[in-house]
Amino acid sequence: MSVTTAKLASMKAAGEQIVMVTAYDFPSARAAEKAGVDMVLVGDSGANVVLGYDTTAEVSMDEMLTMAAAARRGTKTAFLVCDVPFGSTEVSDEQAVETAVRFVKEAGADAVKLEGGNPRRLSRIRAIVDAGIPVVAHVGLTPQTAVALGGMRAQGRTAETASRFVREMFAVQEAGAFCVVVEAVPADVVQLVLEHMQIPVIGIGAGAAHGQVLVQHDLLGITEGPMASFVKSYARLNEAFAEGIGAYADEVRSGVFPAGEHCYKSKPEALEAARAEVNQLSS
Ligand SMILES: Nc1nc(=O)c2c([nH]1)NC[C@@H]1CN(c3ccc(C(=O)N[C@@H](CCC(=O)O)C(=O)O)cc3)CN21
Ligand SMILES: CC(C)C(=O)C(=O)O
Ligand SMILES: [Mg+2]
Repeated sequence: MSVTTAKLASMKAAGEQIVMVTAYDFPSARAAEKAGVDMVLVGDSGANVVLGYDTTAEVSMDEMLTMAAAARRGTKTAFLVCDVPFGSTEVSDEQAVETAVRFVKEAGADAVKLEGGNPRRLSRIRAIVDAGIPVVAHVGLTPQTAVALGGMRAQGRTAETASRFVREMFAVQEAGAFCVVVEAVPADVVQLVLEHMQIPVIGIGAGAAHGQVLVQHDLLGITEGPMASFVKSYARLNEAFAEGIGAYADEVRSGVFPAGEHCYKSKPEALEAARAEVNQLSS
């Protein structure tokens, strides 16, 4: 049975935690599906962890659509949410609807996720919801516009940003988002609004909420370098990758690989014909 917005709402009502993880290609989506997560997010964090860009703002529409379509092929039952890339919804409500429609038609998305909760962003949420596409809102730290927030910094630690966070939480719900992701906000500030939310709140660096999301490559230990303090790693795949490739390199260099079982066998007449050809050409 596929996960639906109704199922997610009923999980919230029943107090069951909603589990979300990112995926960016076929194998990472398959892994998420096999693990039985409820929601898969094709995050624009793929810009960083898969494509190697410095910021999420750099990823293109085509790159996001390619990652999203691959993730869809890898997950049939989880609810698939796609981040819309920076620049693809900023111009107008019409542009935002066109972008959301492309994720549904070309990638098979179940919903799109939009960063921000200022009045202009609320208009975009309303327009997409009016077009019949479910929207996940994203408030708190919004990496696409982190420059305007003063960098990759937690939000809601000052009176001004805490008030803005609360206003935006109520506003995105009112605008029609069926779910909201909260990133990098102090847990006690999040707790204050949690009981007033009719829609599921998914946290990342936001303490306990109705569910959690993490970047798959962070939790599996694939991401290199410093990570946000809210990340917990459950595996060290980076080491496993390097060990596996290192063992292969050692065996190639020592002649252990390829062994007999990795080689094709010829028929006697094929070997004979090849030998005759070699004799003729080398004489
Ligand atoms: N791999 C990956 N995982 C993520 O979770 C992630 C990305 N990429 N890319 C986009 C954003 C960036 N993320 C971040 C980064 C830093 C903080 C953070 O806690 N910053 C410090 C300040 C650090 C500074 O000033 O340099 C803070 O205390 O606010 C939070 C979220 C989360 N997102
Ligand atoms: C961290 C989550 C919420 C996200 O937006 C992403 O992975 O791009
Ligand atoms: Mg994102």
